[in-house]
This record gives sequence, C-alpha cells and structure tokens, in this order.
Amino acid sequence: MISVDEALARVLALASPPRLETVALAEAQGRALLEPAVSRLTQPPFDASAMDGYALRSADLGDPLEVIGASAAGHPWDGMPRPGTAIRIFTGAPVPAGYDHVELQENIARDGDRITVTTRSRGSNIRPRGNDFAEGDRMAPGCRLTAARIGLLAAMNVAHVSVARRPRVAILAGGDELVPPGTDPAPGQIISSNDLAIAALVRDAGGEPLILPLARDTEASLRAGFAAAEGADLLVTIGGASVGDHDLIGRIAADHGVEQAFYKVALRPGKPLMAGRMGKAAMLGLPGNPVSAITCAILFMQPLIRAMLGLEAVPPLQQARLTCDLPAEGPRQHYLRSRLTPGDGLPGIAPFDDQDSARLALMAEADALLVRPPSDPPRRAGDLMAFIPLPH
Ligand SMILES: Nc1nc2c(c(=O)[nH]1)N[C@H]1C(S)=C(S)[C@@H](COP(=O)(O)OP(=O)(O)OC[C@H]3O[C@@H](n4cnc5c(N)ncnc54)[C@H](O)[C@@H]3O)O[C@H]1N2
Ligand code: MOO
Repeated sequence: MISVDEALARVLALASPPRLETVALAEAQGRALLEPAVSRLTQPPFDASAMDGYALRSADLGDPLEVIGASAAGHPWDGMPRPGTAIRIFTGAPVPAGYDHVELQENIARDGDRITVTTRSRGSNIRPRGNDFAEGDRMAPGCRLTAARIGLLAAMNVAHVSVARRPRVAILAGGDELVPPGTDPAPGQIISSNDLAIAALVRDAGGEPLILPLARDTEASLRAGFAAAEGADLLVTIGGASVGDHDLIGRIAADHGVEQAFYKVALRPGKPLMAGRMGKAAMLGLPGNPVSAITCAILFMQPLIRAMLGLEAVPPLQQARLTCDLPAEGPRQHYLRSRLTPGDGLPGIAPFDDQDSARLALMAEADALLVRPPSDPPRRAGDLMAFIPLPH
C-alpha cells in the first residue's frame, strides 16, 4: 500500500497535457485561460458621467447656469460648450468636452432652463476614459475564468478565448446486482447510484462525463465496457476493485494494456483504489462502496480532471476546531464524514459516529471530510484539524 500523497502524485502524473481549443465566452466558465487575452477596447471609451444630473464647469459652480443640451448613454451631446451653461446628463453618458464636473440632480434647483447648484458633491462624478482598462491590456494565462473575468473579457470585446478542451470521462459502473434508477429492482438487486454521483463530480471539476451502460460481473461485459470507453481521456470504473471472486477490474484493465501506477492506498474509505495509463488515456478504478467511490473521486479524480484543464489540481485544505474528543487512528489516512458548525474565527468540526462507507445518506448530509493522517494520536476538543469542504 502507498500513501495518499504518493497515490495523488502518481495519479497527477497520468494527466495528459491540456489540449487547447478556442471557445465562445459562454463556454469558458470555470476553465483556465491558457493564452493571454488582449483587450481590444479602452473602458470607459470616453469620460463618462457616474451620476444622473448636470455637467458643468467647476469654475461656474456658484452661478446660475443655462441648460443648453442633454447627453444620455448612447446619445452624446455634440454642441459647443460655453461658460455659464450646463448639460443635462445621465449615468454612463459621455461628459462633453469643456465640462469638468457633474452635479447630482438631487443637489440642483431647476427653474425652466435655469439651474443653481444647492449642494456641491466632493468628487467630480466623472469616470475618466480608460480608468477601468485600456486597449492592449492583457489578462494573463493561468487564471480561472470566473463570472467577473468572463464579464471583463466581454467588456474588452474578447469574444473567444483559448482554454483546455474538457476532458471526456467515461464512467463504467458494474455489478450483477445493479439496475438503473427508475426501474424496479428484483430480489437481490439495488439501484446503481455511483455512476450518477461520479458523473456529477466530473462535471463539477470541469470534465464531460459519459455514463456507459452498466456492466455485468463477466469478463465479456467488462471488456465491452472498456471498449466503449475508446476515445475518452479518462476511464473511471466503479466497483469490482477488491479481492472478491467477482472483482475483475484489475484483470480486465491489465488485458487492456493498463500500466498500473498503483493498486491499494493507505486510505479510509477507499483502500482498493487503482490507477494507471491506458494508451493515451488514464484509468482510475474506484471502489464500489458509494462513500468510498465519492471520496476517492474527490481526492483523485477531480484533481486529475483539473490538471488536464490546466487548473489548480488540489485546493488547499481548510482548518477547523474539533468540537469533540477522538480516539487514535489506524494505519490508513482517514477521511471522516463530518458536520461543520459556526465557530469563533474557525468553524467547529465533529465527525459522525457512524463512518460506514456504504452509508450514502450520511455522505449526503456531511459538510466536510475531516482529514486524519495515518496513526494520528488521540485528539481533544479544541484541537486544530484539516478538512476538505464538501459542495452544498
Ligand atoms: N475480503 C475483503 N473484502 C473487502 C475488502 C478487503 O480488503 N478484503 N475491502 C472492502 C472495501 S474497503 C471496499 S471499499 C469494498 C470495495 O469493493 P469493490 O470495489 O470490489 O466493490 P464491489 O464489491 O463491486 O461493491 C461494493 C459495494 O458497493 C455497491 N456498489 C457497487 N457499485 C455500485 C453502484 N454503481 N451503485 C451503488 N452501489 C454500488 C455494491 O453493491 C457493494 O455493496 O470491498 C470490501 N470488501
Ligand atoms: O476502504 Mo472501503 O473503501 O472502507 O469501504
């Protein structure tokens, strides 16, 4: 058995380098920008009013002024400026040359075409041309395309960006007991849940899942599943990874030329985890117990997908304070399904009493996976502990 860190390093070494594609901004969310994006515009493109009010000359502020025109967003005023005058103006409209101050309409007394400033605001209420960004400004590659960055690129008139193609992830769940959701299970059968949960985790990490038909516990069925994964960047199998008579994944993988990077990790839940290279693709064999499958997918599959996308593979662990005592740990690194509570500064964390790796209902309720290293000594309430937040 190898350590979790060693297993993670070997999994990440299976990542194919990001494959560049050019996509419309609407397709880019959550992906890494892989080539610099260069602004084609200056923003704002003109000195713009920040308020609804009147543009005037600050030298004229004490005097009654004559309103000689209007400038609205999309409808600039193109008259000749003169001392002693003001221009009705609206937020986002170009401030006509010759005027250097916008006064809020709340601070104006108006009588016909005459206005007087009753209160003077402190600033000019003008956003100078280019105060947000300028033509030629670059967004550096490597950053994740968040909502604000997508908005910024759109404002820069960059309609397409270079990102990594979403890794195609084939998901192969197997077992004679499994039938799809929405069907009536016969005696001895259960509903297959892992494939859908893992597909959701693939999508969360930025990959494109393809759920293959459920495999039976026969070599022929599993071989057909492996063949159907042709063309995927990653094949994720679920179940059949352990030592039972029907656990065939290791053998089928070897027959398909999988060069095994490892099998078995000092990890709880998820000891029977395997990974390897299968031609140009990577292969990850997750254990069948639903909590083990989800935990291993969070620990290994999602980092692998993020690495293929050029994103930060492993988000940093977070810290919380234990709210209960815990006994010493065994030799495997343990990820305990836990509840977070608001704390003074750091949150509080308490693992559930039951850590059965088949109890999906508890996994669904958990806020976090508390991380306990191998042979962690007994812990006391108040101790600082690391955790992985679970999506809500
Ligand atoms: N003698 C030993 N037995 C087991 C060991 C061991 O070391 N020695 N390891 C245990 C551990 S730990 C795990 S985890 C499981 C994993 O085994 P497999 O990967 O071979 O998984 P299966 O046997 O196929 O299934 C386990 C369990 O999960 C259910 N399952 C499987 N696939 C799905 C699915 N798609 N949706 C819902 N549920 C699924 C399956 O019905 C089983 O109940 O092995 C232990 N045994
Ligand atoms: O390690 Mo297994 O993954 O507990 O259920």
